[in-house]
Amino acid sequence: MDGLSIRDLRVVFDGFVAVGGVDLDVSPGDVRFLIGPNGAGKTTLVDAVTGLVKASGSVRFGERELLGTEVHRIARLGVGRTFQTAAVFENLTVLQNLDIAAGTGRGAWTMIRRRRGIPENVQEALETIGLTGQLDQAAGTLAHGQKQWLEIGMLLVQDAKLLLLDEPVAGMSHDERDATGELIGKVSRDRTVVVIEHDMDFLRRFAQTVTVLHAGRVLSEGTVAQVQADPKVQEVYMGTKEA
Ligand SMILES: Nc1ncnc2c1ncn2[C@@H]1O[C@H](COP(=O)(O)OP(=O)(O)OP(=O)(O)O)[C@@H](O)[C@H]1O
Repeated sequence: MDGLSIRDLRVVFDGFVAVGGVDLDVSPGDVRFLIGPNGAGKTTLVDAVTGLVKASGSVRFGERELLGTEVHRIARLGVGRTFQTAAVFENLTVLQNLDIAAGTGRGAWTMIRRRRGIPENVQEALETIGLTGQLDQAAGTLAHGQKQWLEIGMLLVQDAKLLLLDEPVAGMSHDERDATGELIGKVSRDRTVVVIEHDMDFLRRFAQTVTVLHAGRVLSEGTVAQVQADPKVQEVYMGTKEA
């Protein structure tokens, strides 16, 4: 298993410093929650790791330097992310979505014609995300939570070893949140996971470690208890519903 190691990461948009020199180490197999007020730079940091925005500094996953690497190569190195809105093919079934993710480069129709049973990695992903019973259902008709799980499943069949999940439980019901927390626990057994999340109750229950970003910099880091007890964190969150 590989870990993520970020050094002096900077992202500047037209002179505005969105990420201003972040050092961050996520050990292999960790479930690291990234929190911070709106505009703290959380999504921009993930964008930088996945190659979507230009950044300076260093981002290593295992031995590989990701900065300066093209987006599709970063994905091939085993780095996968989800977005705040699930990016699934709504008109295709759960199985077809997973097939497309697994067989990058092959057309959907070719795969459907060739299908003679479900590949092992797709079957495993279906079981992990709990959608075995929905495999022939159009993704667009899935419940909100199920769509997010399908998106995670698509990363699993791509063999992503670093998962970056952007607000995975936003808009979910209580039960869906629980199931998502369990899913994150399961996938982290042989993967490194970074979760951007505003939901403090979810964080308390499922985070192993936490990094707090504020104004593009690391404000605090540690276990949930350590971060919660940090006066700097309390100050930043004071008066907000997340406190
Ligand atoms: N493409 C862009 N061009 C200019 N400014 C940007 C761009 N993307 C983000 N920003 C700015 O960078 C800052 C950090 O944004 P970012 O989305 O990373 O914050 P965040 O911590 O993810 O916030 P939220 O919790 O609201 O999603 C914000 O002030 C935002 O307005």
